[in-house]
Amino acid sequence: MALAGPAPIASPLAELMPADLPLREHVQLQGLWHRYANATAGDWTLQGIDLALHQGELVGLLGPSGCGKTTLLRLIAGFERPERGSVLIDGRAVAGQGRWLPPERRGVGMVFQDYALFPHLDAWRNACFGLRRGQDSSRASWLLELLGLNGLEGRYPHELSGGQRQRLALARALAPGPSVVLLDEPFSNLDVEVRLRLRSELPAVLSRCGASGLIVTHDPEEALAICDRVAVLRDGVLHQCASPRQLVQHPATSFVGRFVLQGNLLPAQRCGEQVVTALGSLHAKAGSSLLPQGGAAGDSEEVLVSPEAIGLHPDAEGEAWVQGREFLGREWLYRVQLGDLKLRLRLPLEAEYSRGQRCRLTLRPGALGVLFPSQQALQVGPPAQRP
Ligand SMILES: Nc1ncnc2c1ncn2[C@@H]1O[C@H](COP(=O)(O)OP(=O)(O)OP(=O)(O)O)[C@@H](O)[C@H]1O
Repeated sequence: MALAGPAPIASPLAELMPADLPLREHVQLQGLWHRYANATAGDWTLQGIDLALHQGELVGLLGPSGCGKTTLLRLIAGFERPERGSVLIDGRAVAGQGRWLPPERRGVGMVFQDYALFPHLDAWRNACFGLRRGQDSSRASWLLELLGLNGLEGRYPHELSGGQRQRLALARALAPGPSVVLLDEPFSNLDVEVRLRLRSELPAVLSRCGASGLIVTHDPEEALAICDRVAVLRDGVLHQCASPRQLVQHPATSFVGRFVLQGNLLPAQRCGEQVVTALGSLHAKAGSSLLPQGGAAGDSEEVLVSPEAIGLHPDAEGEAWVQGREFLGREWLYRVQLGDLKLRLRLPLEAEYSRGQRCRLTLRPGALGVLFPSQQALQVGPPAQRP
């Protein structure tokens, strides 16, 4: 039976807003700079972040450990103050532009990795915890039902499984009707099956609630699988924020290509209309010409190719060697070393090579690549004709 949602709850910020303001962007981050008190002068944790979350969308925040993901959530929630720039929620500044709203007045829900439930409150009282005095609790019971927790209202957190606890944490975050929910690695304490199920349910739950979500993860596969858009951070700098498809097809920087797509970066040199790498040559796609070299003069160029684009040929005289492999179920993921280059190759199950195997590597005919810094799309040409 389809669950009918309760009437939408006005954001706590609604009274501050002009009535005719369209709620198209729930959160806007404008030129956010932040550094912690113990940081040295030029040591910024976040550097000029511009980002918007549209109503009902789930945006992933992806980046290596220490790049500033949690800090960004803390700035939106109001646990940290930005040094420069502003945070707008539902069109109104809550930090910056001479304004400051404390966390409890921002109308933001939070879900943490460790659930952060109150151990002395049962599931029902945990779910209702964030409701304002006199606020209708029917939304909390609707959420418990939506999240499959009906019948468990009287249980305490220690009487729930990890997956049930995280569902309860989500219900608690959504019960007051926030316009945005911040989720900090919410699935990382869960086993694989529960994690996959919960993460696939999250976009639908948020959209049923009309809330937008910003979810921190350092798993590129997770971000690409469930998010409408993914923001990629490195060292406090936003490299790209785009749809998963856009990220995969048009990575803005070589870092995005390497980190998000797990691609290989090959040093490259131009030779006429060819881009030459240690594994073979590529040319501009669709017969077009190579663009002039992008970036600052003298910048070296690199070609990004996927782990599927490289072929491995056993050869006792070869310069490359197999460092290790992982069984992925339907294929192998090989780690291969060629000089200073550490490469990742995805090969079919028939391709069984042991550690230490000497080999030659080639780019597969027709494989695609991206040239950085110009971001030009490239393709591996047909193999050279033998005389
Ligand atoms: N309270 C704090 N005081 C000082 N420095 C901090 C504080 N919190 C975080 N940092 C530093 O700020 C940087 C960014 O930390 P943050 O927790 O935002 O990274 P993250 O991307 O969420 O990392 P992870 O994926 O490991 O959780 C790190 O160098 C961290 O050491």
